Amino acid sequence: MFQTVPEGAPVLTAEAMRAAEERAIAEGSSVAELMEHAGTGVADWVHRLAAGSEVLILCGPGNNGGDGYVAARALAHRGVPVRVAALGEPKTEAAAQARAAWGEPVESLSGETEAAPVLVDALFGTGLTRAIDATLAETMRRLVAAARLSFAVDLPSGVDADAGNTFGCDLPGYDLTLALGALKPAHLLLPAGASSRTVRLVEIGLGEIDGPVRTLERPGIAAPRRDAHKYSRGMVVVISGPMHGASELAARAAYRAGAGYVLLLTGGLPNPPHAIVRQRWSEGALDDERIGAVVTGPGLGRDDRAREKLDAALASDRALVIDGDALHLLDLDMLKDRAAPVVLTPHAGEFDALFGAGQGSKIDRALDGARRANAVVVFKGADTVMAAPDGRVTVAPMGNSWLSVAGTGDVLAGAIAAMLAQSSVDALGAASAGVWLHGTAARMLDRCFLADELADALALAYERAR
Ligand SMILES: NC(=O)C1=CN([C@@H]2O[C@H](COP(=O)(O)OP(=O)(O)OC[C@H]3O[C@@H](n4cnc5c(N)ncnc54)[C@H](OP(=O)(O)O)[C@@H]3O)[C@@H](O)[C@H]2O)[C@@H](O)CC1
Ligand SMILES: Nc1ncnc2c1ncn2[C@@H]1O[C@H](COP(=O)(O)OP(=O)(O)O)[C@@H](O)[C@H]1O
Ligand SMILES: [K+]
Repeated sequence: MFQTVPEGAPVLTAEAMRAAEERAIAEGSSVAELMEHAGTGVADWVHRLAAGSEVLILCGPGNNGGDGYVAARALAHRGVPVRVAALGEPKTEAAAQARAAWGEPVESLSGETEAAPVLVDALFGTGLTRAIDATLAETMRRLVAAARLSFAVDLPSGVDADAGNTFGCDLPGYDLTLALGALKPAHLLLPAGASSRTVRLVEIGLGEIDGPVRTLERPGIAAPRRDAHKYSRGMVVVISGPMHGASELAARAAYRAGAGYVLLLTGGLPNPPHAIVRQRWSEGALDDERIGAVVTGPGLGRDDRAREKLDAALASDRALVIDGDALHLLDLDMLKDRAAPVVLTPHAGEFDALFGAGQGSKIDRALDGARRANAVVVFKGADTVMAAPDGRVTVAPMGNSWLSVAGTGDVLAGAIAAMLAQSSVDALGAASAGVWLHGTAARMLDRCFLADELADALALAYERAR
């Protein structure tokens, strides 16, 4: 199970959407005109996919409902059989106009509303600020489940557009969510994001949309240059600890993500693959000028020896990926004056331990963490969010759920280090490329796998990254 969303697309909060709407209006557009674009854009998708089946459109009281009335009119105009069921009268002028222009009967949405093979949910969008009524939620679930094909207009109804919460309500899963004008955080963040398996953008006439938060995109990494050698490909050092397997995974992943030389500082026995160069940890082990990036944390332990290794890594002037155990030993002040890039890769538990529980969406929290740490933060999970101290954020589409197995985080740390060591991109770019390779490798496997297999599959993902 994974998610498909537009790549490299801006992600806007409800407030930023309203600002974009106001700009468009100041430039001569109107809410009615934007709604016309939105509704006809929705109708285009429904018409294309509904193949003549009856369509039931659920319309709410706000402008999301207005979009629904416009879609109903556009579909009927094309000869598609349409029914509309509404939750009361429109409360906005634009929605009232859209309903009047529909001009056909409107059923009252209730527990008795008859299902149809195609369902369009235009109940609530970015304007929802509180939980929807439990009976209404039950009706929605019933109608979506009974439909062969279901669409959410702008957002699945019942979500907080910015935080991705569902106010405690269980949402149905939609076949297609049609984001109007721009993606919103709730399309991507759990739990709301889980109900939008595929998200497509519908242009509504807002003009150029920009912003610091974007979805992950193909990194565009190429095969080695003709004159490449092992050091120009990037040298990665992985610092091991008592749990050797974790650092072995990171080292293997670094090679499969394109590093030219991988050195594992380990006291473990020599293991295949023999390409991984093994040395014991020593003071000065990180002095080699050719080192492009250092990974520390996977299997490091949390004892004095682990602390000594972390201190040495922090004192070096090399780019760092800090994961796992090292995140528990890290003091954020240690990162304040560091010039070389740092990428922290916490899962939710490690994030809370490092930054505290905190307020706001996962995007807000990742950004706050990045600023406090003066480092790129990769806040992992099914909904991975990457943030840089300068305010840029990359949000990955919901990952393949087979990733929920031990060792996949170690693989990610190695992949990010390989990207950092190649040094053609900044730390956020390296983190994003690593997450892209990792997510793509999992999608390509799309079955139960071992983290070792995921590390090897990074090489297949690399092929697709050009
Ligand atoms: N931005 C743009 O450029 C464009 C945006 N467009 C569209 O507008 C949508 C946003 O529209 P919106 O602001 O009117 O809010 P919307 O999501 O319809 O819901 C608010 C309504 O629901 C009500 N309500 C709230 N909670 C409730 C509850 N729990 N249970 C019951 N009722 C509840 C609330 O009532 P109140 O809170 O006042 O009681 C209010 O009446 C956006 O998603 C997109 O589809 C396009 O048309 C054109 C361009
Ligand atoms: N349910 C899930 N769906 C998608 N990706 C997931 C899921 N659970 C975990 N992941 C991803 O798998 C990796 C797990 O990393 P982590 O928790 O550090 O595991 P470990 O420490 O065992 O290596 C992260 O990249 C995370 O984003
Ligand atoms: K909706």
